[in-house]
Amino acid sequence: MTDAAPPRPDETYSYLGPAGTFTEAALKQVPEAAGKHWRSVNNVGEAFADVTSGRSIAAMIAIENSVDGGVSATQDALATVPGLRIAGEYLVPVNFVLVARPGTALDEVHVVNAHPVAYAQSRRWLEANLPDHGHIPATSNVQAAASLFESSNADAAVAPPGIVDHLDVEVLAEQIGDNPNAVTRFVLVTRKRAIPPRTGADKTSLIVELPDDEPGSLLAMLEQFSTRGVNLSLLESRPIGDELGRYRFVVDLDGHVEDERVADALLGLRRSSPNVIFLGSYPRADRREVEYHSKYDDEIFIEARDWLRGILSGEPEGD
Ligand SMILES: O=C(O)C(=O)C[C@]1(C(=O)O)C=C[C@@H](O)C=C1
Repeated sequence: MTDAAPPRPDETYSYLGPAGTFTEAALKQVPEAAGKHWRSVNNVGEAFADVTSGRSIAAMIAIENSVDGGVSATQDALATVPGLRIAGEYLVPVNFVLVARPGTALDEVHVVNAHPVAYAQSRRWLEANLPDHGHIPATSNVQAAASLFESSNADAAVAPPGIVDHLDVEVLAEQIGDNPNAVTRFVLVTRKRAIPPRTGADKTSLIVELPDDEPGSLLAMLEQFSTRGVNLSLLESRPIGDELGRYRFVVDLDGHVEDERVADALLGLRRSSPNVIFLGSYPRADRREVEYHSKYDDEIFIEARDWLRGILSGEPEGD
């Protein structure tokens, strides 16, 4: 008898597991990942390491949620790990249930296991219904529930509603998330350099640092976008970490790097910022067409460049 061949790295996708997490639900939205090997990892760092070491072709990673904001571990890794690209974004509606080992009553719950991001999204319900509970952090929503059957001191766990298909748990409360319409945004991170072709409904992600101690440098950065009619859908600051008061900005903008107005804004940023990291241009999850004023159409930029080229080559003006 021979052992089965190990999964090929170019057919392996990493995700925060085990099976049943919201991250797995996001990966199910990727047609190319269907039928491939899905490697369950324990944290965001392990997912990134899989991609950088070539163990996986891509990793699905949570980057932002509508209740608790940006996932800082993801934003910081994208800013500091070289050579990464975002190949696509995926939205997953998230809501949570409180589960326990069968036979547990709600008033017997004193310690709750939860992924920190899920905990932050269920805080209001937990504080109202279990005011003196303690919290043990878990590596994922599914692992929070799985720990109830391992050597955990927790009495209950915050988990996705689908957990009942994976584990023999009892649901003590449903819809415990602070916002019933909460959504988590995931990104598929790869090492591949090829940028997905533009679709007209695209997003571009960047990390931008500002020059030190230059008054108005944040405004100057924003002007690079506003003077080209480029709309931002996300702007968050994260500490660079080397000393107090130094920040980098995580930027998502509407458009593709092949759009003239976006490319022109990137050139302006590159000239004025000490460090710009291009994380990728990719189709928007909602496929909503990007709207902008016609004065920022590609042709307007191309005409202006041709005009300048004409001047430089000595062509008479007006031709
Ligand atoms: O994928 C999961 O189920 C997770 O446990 C991770 C995660 C996250 O990192 O944001 C995913 C979605 C929810 O917002 C809460 C937790």
